[in-house]
Amino acid sequence: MSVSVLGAGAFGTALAISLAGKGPVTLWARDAGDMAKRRENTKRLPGCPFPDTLTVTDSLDQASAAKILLLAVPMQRLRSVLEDHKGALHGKHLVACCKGIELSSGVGPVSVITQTIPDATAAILTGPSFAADIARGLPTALTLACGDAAAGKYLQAELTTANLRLYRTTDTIGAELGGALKNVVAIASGAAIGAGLGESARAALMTRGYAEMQRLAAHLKAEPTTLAGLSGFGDLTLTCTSEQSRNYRLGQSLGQGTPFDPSTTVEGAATARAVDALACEAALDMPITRAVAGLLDNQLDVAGAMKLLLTRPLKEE
Ligand SMILES: NC(=O)C1=CN([C@@H]2O[C@H](COP(=O)(O)OP(=O)(O)OC[C@H]3O[C@@H](n4cnc5c(N)ncnc54)[C@H](O)[C@@H]3O)[C@@H](O)[C@H]2O)C=CC1
Ligand SMILES: O=C(CO)COP(=O)(O)O
Repeated sequence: MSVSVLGAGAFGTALAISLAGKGPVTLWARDAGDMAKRRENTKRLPGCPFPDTLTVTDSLDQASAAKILLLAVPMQRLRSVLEDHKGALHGKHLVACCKGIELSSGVGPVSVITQTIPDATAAILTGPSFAADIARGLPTALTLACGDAAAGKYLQAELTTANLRLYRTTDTIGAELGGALKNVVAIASGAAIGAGLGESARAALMTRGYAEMQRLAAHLKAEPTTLAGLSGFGDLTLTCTSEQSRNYRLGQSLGQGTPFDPSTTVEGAATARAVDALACEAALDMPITRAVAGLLDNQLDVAGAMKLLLTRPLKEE
C-alpha cells in the first residue's frame, strides 16, 4: 500500500493513524515539526499517539510519492492546495476527505479535483465519523465514491482498515451532497436545541432538512438512493444529534446568543451560503438552508427563522 494524507487537522491525522495500522503512511503538514517530535497532534487530536508506521513531513515531494493521496484540508482551501501543488499531483488517485460546497463556484470537492487536475482519478471519502472515534479505533463505516468503478474498488480495498469499513458507490455527486448538506441541517438543529425549542423541533428540522437535501440531489442528478446511505442519512443523524459536531455546536451558540471561536472549522457555514445561492438560482424550495444562511449573516434571529419556517403555505409531505 502507498498512501499519504495531505492536511494534518483532526480528520487527516485520524485517517493517517487508522491507515498506519495496515502499513506505512505519510502525513503532510505545513507545520510538521512539533508533531514529528512529539509523535502526536497535540493541537487538533490530543491523546492519540502516532504509530511507528506513520511519518510526518512538511515535504510535499515526499508525501506525493504515494499513489493514493487523501486530501484532508477544509473545503474552501481545497482548490488552492491543489493549484499550489499541481505539478506533484498529476495522475494520482486523489481522494477528497472534506465536506462542503465551494462558495466561489457552487461545486463540491470531486468537481474541484477534476477541474484542477483533470488527469487524476478523483474520489471522495465521506460519511458519519468523528476524527477522535477513528483515531481511537472505534468501529466506523464510510462511503467511498469514485466515478471510475474499477478505481473505486481498488480504493475501497486499500483504504478499508480493521475498524474502518468502506462501502463504495460511483455516485460522487450524491456522496458529496450528503456530506455537505447535512452540516447545514446540523447548524439548524443546534440552533433549535440551543434556543430551547425542543427535541420535536429538531426531529422536524432533520426530516424536512433531509427533504431539502433530496430536492437538491435530484436537481443535480444524483442517484436517489445515495442520500439514504452513510453519506446522507447516516451523517445527518450523527451530526444533528451530537455535541461532538462543530456544526451542531455553532448552531447551539447561535440559538443561545453566545460567542463561537471563529477559527474553528465549520464547513456548514460557507456551504449554507453556497447552497442558498444555488437554490435561488434554480428556484428550488430550501427554506431551512435559507434560514441558516439568514441566521449566519445576521439577517434573521432564531424567532425570525422559526416564523419563516412555520408561516409558509401548508403543503403535502
Ligand atoms: N473532524 C472530524 O471529525 C471530521 C472532519 N471531516 C472533514 O475534514 C475536513 C477537515 O476538517 P478537520 O480536519 O476536522 O479540520 P481542522 O480544523 O482540524 O484542520 C484543518 C487542517 O487543514 C490545514 N490547512 C488549512 N489550509 C491549508 C493549506 N492551504 N495547506 C495545508 N494545510 C492546510 C490546517 O493547518 C489544519 O491542520 C473538513 O471538510 C471536515 O468536514 C470529515 C469527517 C470528520
Ligand atoms: O463530519 C463530521 C461527522 O461525520 C464532523 O462533524 P463536524 O465537522 O460538525 O465536527
